[in-house]
Amino acid sequence: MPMNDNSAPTLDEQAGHCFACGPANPQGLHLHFDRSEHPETGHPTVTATVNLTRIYEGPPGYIHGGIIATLFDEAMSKLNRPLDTLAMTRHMEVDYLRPSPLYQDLTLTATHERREGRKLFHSAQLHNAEGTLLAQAEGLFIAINPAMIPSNITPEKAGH
Ligand SMILES: CCCCCCCCCCCCCCCC(=O)SCCNC(=O)CCNC(=O)[C@H](O)C(C)(C)COP(=O)(O)OP(=O)(O)OC[C@H]1O[C@@H](n2cnc3c(N)ncnc32)[C@H](O)[C@@H]1OP(=O)(O)O
Repeated sequence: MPMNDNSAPTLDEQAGHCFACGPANPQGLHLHFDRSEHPETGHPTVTATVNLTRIYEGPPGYIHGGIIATLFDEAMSKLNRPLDTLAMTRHMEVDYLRPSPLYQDLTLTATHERREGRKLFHSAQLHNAEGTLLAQAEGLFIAINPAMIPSNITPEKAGH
């Protein structure tokens, strides 16, 4: 594993196996997000294009609902860094409005809504290329102590 100057893994290196965004996870989704600011509120916003295959199928031809929840969880988690906060998902609600098709470019977005102390409230949406809203989510993330994140995960420690 590459190390920084102090020979301790960086947070990005620690997160390399994240199922949704980690480059080191061979079975992951490898999502890439572009970050910007909401034009009206100035709050951080992230966007990704997703195009999923049948590996992620639920109903025939459509993305599994659990994977859609994963997309939202990941997109909203990406708002925490621009807020200079290490946070974990505490609560998430998902509305599945229309089936979300496989093999099509879909647009995944998330925006920070508000902060109350340790509590970060975010929202997320999934649209098709025509701009139809397919699914949406609201998430509550709680700022955590960085010591909660182990720095030395190994297969042995992970039980494999
Ligand atoms: C991940 C970090 C590394 C990242 C670095 C690299 C980044 C690149 C990799 C990205 C990767 C990310 C991946 C995706 C993000 C996951 O998926 S994270 C994984 C899923 N989440 C978890 O496993 C978290 C498990 N839960 C916990 O560990 C603990 O519950 C927490 C989150 C640390 C919070 O515990 P706690 O401090 O005891 O907080 P708790 O009192 O339960 O609740 C806090 C507040 O929320 C309120 N609350 C709770 N539920 C609700 C609700 N439904 N509505 C309103 N308020 C509520 C409580 O009332 C409380 O309010 P206050 O009393 O403080 O006013």
